[in-house]
Amino acid sequence: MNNSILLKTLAGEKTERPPFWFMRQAGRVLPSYLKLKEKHSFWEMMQNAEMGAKVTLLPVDDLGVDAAILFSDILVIPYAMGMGLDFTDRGPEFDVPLIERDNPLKALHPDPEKLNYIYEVIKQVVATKPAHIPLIGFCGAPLTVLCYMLEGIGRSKDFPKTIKYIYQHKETIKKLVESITELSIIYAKTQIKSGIKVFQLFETHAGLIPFELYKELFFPAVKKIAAAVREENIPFIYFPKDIGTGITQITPDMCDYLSIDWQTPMEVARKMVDTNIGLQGNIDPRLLYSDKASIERTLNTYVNFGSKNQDWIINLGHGFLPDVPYENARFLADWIKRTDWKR
Ligand SMILES: O=C(O)CCc1c2[nH]c(c1CC(=O)O)Cc1[nH]c(c(CC(=O)O)c1CCC(=O)O)Cc1[nH]c(c(CC(=O)O)c1CCC(=O)O)Cc1[nH]c(c(CCC(=O)O)c1CC(=O)O)C2
Repeated sequence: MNNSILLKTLAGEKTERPPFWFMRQAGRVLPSYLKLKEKHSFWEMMQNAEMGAKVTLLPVDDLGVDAAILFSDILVIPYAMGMGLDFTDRGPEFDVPLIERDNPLKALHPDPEKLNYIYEVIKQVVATKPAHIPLIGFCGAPLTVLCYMLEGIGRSKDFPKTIKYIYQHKETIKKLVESITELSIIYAKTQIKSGIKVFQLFETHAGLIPFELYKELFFPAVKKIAAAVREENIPFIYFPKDIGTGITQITPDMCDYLSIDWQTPMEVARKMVDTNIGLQGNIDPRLLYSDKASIERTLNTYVNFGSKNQDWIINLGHGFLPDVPYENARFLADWIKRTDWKR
């Protein structure tokens, strides 16, 4: 029997309140996680099945979320494609960004086996999680993954060298996208075999280039990954952050649910997006820097939307930020549960 409020919503069933989970819900805000992080590196925690599963499930207890998301990262795909990756005190770093290579295509050696430890984490989560909590799997979408691979991590969020490279080497970009997509599909399918019940594709940097160029170069890859996931009867959530009015051109063959960033109000998004696609989003994570009364006033503006739209998953417009007070994250989660959604 399906007793998960998230899976019910995704299956089109009515629920008393919208389901919720948060991007970056395990890392960043939980005191229980920050304590573990004092002793163990991110790499250590995500590569150890017991510890990875424990961290994945922390927000279920500490925030009361309706789903867990795998504790891993989008950078595992570049790593499995042969890029040297290290998680240092300064954050993640690649040894040599692809742009510095003479032939980026030749520098890559995709090896799906290098992702095997992640499936052990998934199996351990499935073995230990509460029955009503589904596990969400994920990977980065091709443009976002490509930005980090070409230009490196933490240098610039605007990725100017990547954009220049896209304009100058379109054919190489197409081949790189194909290669990332191929491995992402193997990765997604094996996550499904290991026990995830929902999949989210993170296109965090969709807004970097004009929509028409994004559509030409990256929509085909998103469609392929979506089809591969949905073929296994797993709901597919697509998060193209900062895509703007591009949401009007997202078709039902691209996703079951579309995750909306904080820029577009939910009511406006609902009018713009194909009615066959459900919505997720879009609370500004920075709202949680505010005091509780102000937070609640803003949250109350979502009640009318939630009462009228059963096909809505509450989430943030992007992930939790590291310095958000835990008690405000908890306040948000509790508010969702105590609100009368008038459904
Ligand atoms: O932009 C950069 O410079 C790199 C950003 C960065 C990435 N992995 C990273 C970092 C460093 C950091 O988080 O401090 C490295 C990273 N990823 C993660 C952590 C855990 C932590 O914050 O302590 C960390 C920090 C590790 C460390 O201490 O070095 C975990 C992670 N990344 C991600 C997820 C999936 C999710 O968001 O729910 C999750 C698992 C869930 C969770 O932590 O609660 C996804 C992810 N990683 C990444 C991106 C791209 C863009 C972005 O972060 O804004 C995205 C997609 C997104 O959030 O939109 C890349």
